[in-house]
Amino acid sequence: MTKLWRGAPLILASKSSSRRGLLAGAGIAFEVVDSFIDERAVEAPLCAAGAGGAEIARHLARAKALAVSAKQPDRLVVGADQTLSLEGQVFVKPPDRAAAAAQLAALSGHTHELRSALCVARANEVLFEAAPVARLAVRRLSQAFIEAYIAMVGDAVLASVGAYQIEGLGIHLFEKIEGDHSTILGLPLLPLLTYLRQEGSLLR
Ligand SMILES: Nc1nc2c(ncn2[C@@H]2O[C@H](COP(=O)(O)OP(=O)(O)OP(=O)(O)O)[C@@H](O)[C@H]2O)c(=O)[nH]1
Repeated sequence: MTKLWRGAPLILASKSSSRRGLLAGAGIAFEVVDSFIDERAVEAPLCAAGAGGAEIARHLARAKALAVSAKQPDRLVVGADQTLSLEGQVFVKPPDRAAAAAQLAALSGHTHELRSALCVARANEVLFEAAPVARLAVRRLSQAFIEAYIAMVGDAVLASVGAYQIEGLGIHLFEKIEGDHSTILGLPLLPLLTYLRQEGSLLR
């Protein structure tokens, strides 16, 4: 067990390898328990009511954390969710490569917002929430670039809401990025670590 972490391992209510990598890199002792939340079903009424990306991300992060906390009430559980918004339109992960190409063409030449929400719960109670934003300016992408990019990245374009991994070939898409790296990857570490130090699980 690392010297920084005290107590029982944190439970990460996520199947995301990116989120696992962020916690591991930060030396946090954790276990993974998938929430099995049907994200589309949870967000459908919110979208119908005109909710924005921030509200949807917060709601889904809370639903994931509480779903796992209900099964492990004595453990600290963190859930997270990420949404992408472009001028009020909320995007979801592209279902196939053609949709990824269309999504990249829509993002081309514009600045979109990535909202990564996290929720910490214990005993089915919400203890802490944060939902920082990152703003990413996509340069004007040629159709030839989009086709070559998708051919090189392959099905990984389907694994994230923006059809890119910033730490990989995705970096070629941008001309300007504002926001914390971990927020872009989907789990805002700075507010989470601040809370865990206050809560006592992390050495101050
Ligand atoms: N490696 C990497 N992952 C990214 C990036 N941007 C977004 N992601 C991932 O894209 C996914 C966004 O989808 P979500 O619905 O929030 O999460 P998920 O992958 O379905 O996993 P759950 O937490 O189980 O819902 C997350 O796994 C993020 O970590 C990036 O630039 N790099």
